[in-house]
Amino acid sequence: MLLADSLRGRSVVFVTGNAKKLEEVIQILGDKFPYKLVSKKIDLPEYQGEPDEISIQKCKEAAQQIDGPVIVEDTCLCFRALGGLPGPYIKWFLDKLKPEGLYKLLTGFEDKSAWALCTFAFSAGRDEPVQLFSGKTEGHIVEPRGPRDFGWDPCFQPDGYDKTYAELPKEIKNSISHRYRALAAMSEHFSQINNTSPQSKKKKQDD
Ligand SMILES: O=P(O)(O)OP(=O)(O)OP(=O)(O)OC[C@H]1O[C@@H](n2cnc3c(O)ncnc32)[C@H](O)[C@@H]1O
Ligand SMILES: [Mg+2]
Repeated sequence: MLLADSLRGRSVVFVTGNAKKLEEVIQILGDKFPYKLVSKKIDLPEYQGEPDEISIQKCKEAAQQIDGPVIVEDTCLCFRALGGLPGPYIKWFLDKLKPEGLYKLLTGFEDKSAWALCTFAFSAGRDEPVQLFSGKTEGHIVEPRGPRDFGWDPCFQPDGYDKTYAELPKEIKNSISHRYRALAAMSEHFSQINNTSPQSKKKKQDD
């Protein structure tokens, strides 16, 4: 059975414990995503390892709990001078150090460059394979500026801009962000599946 068929007429549950993530996903996707996205607030475990492995584990756990089609997302903030750390552990670093401390972590390093990496993971249900879609935005870690309403946004300045993610208007962040890029890859994948499914082929022939 084609994936698109298995999903047709069904909802996909976006499992996240982070309200700001959900807000951005809804703003970015608009009506671009071919399936109905519903959200479920569950704090999934914070796994360790490489980003892809973490997203796969997270997605499998979500599919177990929901017992149906699910999407999860995991975000890393990677400092080049630190070999990519904190990476997937940014949540704990941010919690303890706040954006000021993240900036100070790089005091001894000339290289303040960093990248934000977002990985979406989809599974059609329990024991189904997991598909990954990732997006990356390059930038620099700067002294925090701007509103404090979302994570490390005040200390990440994307390349090509003189404002931090926090200072940029939401529409701008959502048009260049790690999350935007990952969602674009995911939406494109599902639109392609949809456009090549037997029903839509038939629809095109009928047109
Ligand atoms: O339930 P989940 O979806 O896992 O939500 P979470 O808040 O635990 O998120 P992650 O495990 O992906 O950890 C990423 C950390 O980075 C923060 N974060 C994620 N996306 C961000 C963004 O676009 N801008 C700033 N901070 C972000 C987030 O608040 C976490 O502290
Ligand atoms: Mg998490």
